[in-house]
Amino acid sequence: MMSRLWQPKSLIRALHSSCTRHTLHPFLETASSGSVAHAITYSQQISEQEPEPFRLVREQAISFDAHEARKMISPLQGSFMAQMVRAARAENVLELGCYLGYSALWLAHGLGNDKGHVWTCERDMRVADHAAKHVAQAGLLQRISVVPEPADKVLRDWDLADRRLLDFIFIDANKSGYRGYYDLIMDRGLLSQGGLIVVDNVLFHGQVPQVALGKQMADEGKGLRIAKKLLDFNQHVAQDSRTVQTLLPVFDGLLLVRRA
Ligand SMILES: C[S@@+](CC[C@H](N)C(=O)[O-])C[C@H]1O[C@@H](n2cnc3c(N)ncnc32)[C@H](O)[C@@H]1O
Repeated sequence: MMSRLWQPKSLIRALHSSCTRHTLHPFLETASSGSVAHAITYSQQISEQEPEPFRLVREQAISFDAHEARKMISPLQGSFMAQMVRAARAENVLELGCYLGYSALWLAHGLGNDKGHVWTCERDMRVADHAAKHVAQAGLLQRISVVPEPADKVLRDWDLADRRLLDFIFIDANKSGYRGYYDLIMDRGLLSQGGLIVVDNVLFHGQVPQVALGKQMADEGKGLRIAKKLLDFNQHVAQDSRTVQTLLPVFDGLLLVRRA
């Protein structure tokens, strides 16, 4: 299982410390790490299973670069993302941050049988090239377009007349760009009425709430800079009256944002 599913107990405790009611299942508060791992495995077993072509792509991504493959969403998060696309009845879906295409497969999985399309952008041309091959291999060429361009360019160039409004946007590119991407989406009016933005990694390994509390971080380098950017981003969204948001302390922190 990918490390994104792992939630350190210190994070779980931090999430509960100021709550009068539990936000996660109370069992997770006191469970041993083995029990938590088992709960995650069990959740994975009960959830929708990863389609075989997706599993092959995930395994190829791990063989391609095992370290970088940790960037990908897990199969459990994939199933969750597909559910979100279905629940939003999304037709036009945009992903910022494709990597090798794994999450795009799950987003497309959530589309209706005969309608809808996923555009997924990746600034690294070599990686985008591999992603396009994975999409073809999974038989989803008709449903997914890999756009080998930076996210801000894609948002600036998004042609509303041509491609219509976006019903679902998954933000999973460089964390320092999140605020700019969000502003472009909202200022350009790219999101459909009732459309949903899902933003990944907004707790950033639990570091964002720690920084919010003014805690000293072990990692004072790049990690802290990213956590501060995400702290600023989360606050920015929370103060924007154009949207309503929920931050879910699942996976690496998922922010769900809807047009108000
Ligand atoms: C976390 S990974 C995406 C993982 C993918 N969503 C998945 O779960 O399978 C982030 C990707 O965004 C790409 N990226 C970073 N900055 C970007 C930008 N400004 N525009 C487009 N892609 C970017 C990186 O090259 C990397 O491949």
